Amino acid sequence: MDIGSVNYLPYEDFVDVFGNVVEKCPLITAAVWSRRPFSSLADLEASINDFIDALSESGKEGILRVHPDLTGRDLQSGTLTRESREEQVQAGLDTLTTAEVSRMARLNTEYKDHFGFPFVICARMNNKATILRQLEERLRNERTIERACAIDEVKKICHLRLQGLVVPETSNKL
Ligand SMILES: NC(=O)NC1=NC(=O)NC1=O
Repeated sequence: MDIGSVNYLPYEDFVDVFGNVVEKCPLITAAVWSRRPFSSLADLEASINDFIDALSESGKEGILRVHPDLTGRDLQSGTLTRESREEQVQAGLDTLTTAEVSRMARLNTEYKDHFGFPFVICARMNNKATILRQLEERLRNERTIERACAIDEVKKICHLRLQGLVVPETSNKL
């Protein structure tokens, strides 16, 4: 689908197609529908990012709180969204050793107890080694810094999900 077709979608179809570009946050998609027509894929992405940036601290933390843990119970129980499962598998998180699974679980719990939201990282731009390293390093961040870092990861996940849904414009300038 190209951006021209996107602009003609009624809001039901727009939310149906783009409702999970921010994990489990179709409200964001439903809200930015009002900002059409989008001049480009980048314009649509900027509208989503602007909506996120305008949220209060608790609003941003709400986005983080609906993210599934990496290799948490959702991956084991198969209750992840399709996008999330594909991303976690692509980063090799379905091939962790027992020791790695328990280390991730321990660090995820420590992180959530400390910040009150789960550790979020763009799995497709990482692998299990860098994810584990980031989890350990970011645990030491000051809260405001870490919230901003996690929201940046949400935007990276959204960017890649959008890339998979909308054909970027080919420059038709000769
Ligand atoms: N807690 C997370 O980081 N979750 C995720 N990262 C991704 O890239 N996809 C997810 O579902």
